[in-house]
Amino acid sequence: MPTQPNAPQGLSMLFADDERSLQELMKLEIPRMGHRVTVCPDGLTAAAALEKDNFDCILVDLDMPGLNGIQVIAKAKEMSPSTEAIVLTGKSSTDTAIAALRHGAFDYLTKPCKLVEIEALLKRVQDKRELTNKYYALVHRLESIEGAPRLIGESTGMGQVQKMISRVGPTDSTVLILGETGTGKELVARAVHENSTRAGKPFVAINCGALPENLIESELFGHAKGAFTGADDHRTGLFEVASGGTIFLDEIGELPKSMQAKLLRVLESREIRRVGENKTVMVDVRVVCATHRNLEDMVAEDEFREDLMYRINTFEIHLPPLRERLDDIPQLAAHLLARFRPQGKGFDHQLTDDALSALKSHVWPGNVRELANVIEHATILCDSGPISSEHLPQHFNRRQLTGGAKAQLGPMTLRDLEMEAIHQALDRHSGNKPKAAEELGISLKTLYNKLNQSTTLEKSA
Ligand SMILES: Nc1ncnc2c1ncn2[C@@H]1O[C@H](COP(=O)(O)OP(=O)(O)OP(=O)(O)O)[C@@H](O)[C@H]1O
Repeated sequence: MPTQPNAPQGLSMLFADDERSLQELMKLEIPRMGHRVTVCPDGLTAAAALEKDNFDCILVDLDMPGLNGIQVIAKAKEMSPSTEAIVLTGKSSTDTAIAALRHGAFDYLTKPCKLVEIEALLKRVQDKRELTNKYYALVHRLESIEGAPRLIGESTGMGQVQKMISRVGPTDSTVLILGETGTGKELVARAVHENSTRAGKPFVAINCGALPENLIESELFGHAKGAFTGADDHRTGLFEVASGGTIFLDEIGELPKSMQAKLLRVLESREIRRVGENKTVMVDVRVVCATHRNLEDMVAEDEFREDLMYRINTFEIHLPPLRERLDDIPQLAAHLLARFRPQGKGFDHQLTDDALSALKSHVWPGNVRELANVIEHATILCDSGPISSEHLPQHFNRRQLTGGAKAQLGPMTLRDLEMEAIHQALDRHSGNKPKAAEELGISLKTLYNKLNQSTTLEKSA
């Protein structure tokens, strides 16, 4: 039968067992299951095969002459940590099988076992490998879109921010990042995580302002099947997903009052309760929050709980707006140019002096996010050579100009007008996105989408 284009690839397997009949059976059956197999009669032969070849998965008997199964697993993990191991064991040695799991085995099977059990287990190994591969592909893709998460800037303001990150990163303190929209709060949160002992564990970001009130609780804490209409299945909450790592609660000021009380309880007890369940679950998660709002003002207006504010603001990092660190623009622009530089074109985008001075004279209500959009736009328009001010978006140029000069520009696109309206609304509300969205008559989610929307769309439209 021809291979399906999306059919999972078979595993490269090593089977080691001193039972002759099993060796013969596996030589025949594992290829029938769609995998390649090297069969070994004992632990020493298995170890020699591991030295020679790479295997996706090993299936080993625990009791073998020479090296036992646990020693073979240790050898396999030493040669290639991503190799999965399954152990075969007699009924009497379940304890040893559990020991094998502690040594990093994927699972174990008790002899005599059925071929369908082996097949099902190999399918699980295959699924896990595919998911892991997809995960790495997504990380790679995200990095090629967003660039590696690197915090750029050598201005005094950013130097101070870097210093704070290196101080607070290694502690387990809750951190509150303050700054206008697009100043890089999420990048700072990531940097705090990367500077901590939790760096190898998940970093999970959630925007508290972008979720409807009735979904936030189940998103954060999970829910049981049938907990509410539409909860067709059990769902693990983001606090549990972030286990051992960091959860980043962006736009914490937008968290509804009812959820503020629940979050406070979680921060104090380190326990969560899934929606629709009575029992609590311990969570080991570091919490980093961010907001562009003034939480003290919100407390004074009874919009934010004072006790929660004191719980999350143990350590504050203030991110300066881009207009207060214009010296960072050349470095930021170079970083963002590298992000958007079309692959394979082989020319070096640079900015002319007039483009740089236009960038430096802008007020940047959307901060670095707006700069990223401007640079992306310019890389689309500029086929070769340096980027000059004529490659900057019209709505951007327009805001530099006086009314008289504006009239000389050509007609604006709908997208230009839309971005102009969005930036003006954000200006009027000091960067407060929920208020700007309300004024514009669009949902907060739509506002976020429009802010993040790639200017590529605009060009290709
Ligand atoms: N110092 C920086 N160095 C490099 N890139 C940056 C920097 N600051 C921001 N960016 C880029 O700008 C964009 C917006 O950053 P980010 O999402 O971290 O901002 P934010 O403050 O969290 O925004 P919001 O408040 O709207 O959620 C991202 O593409 C990010 O990579």
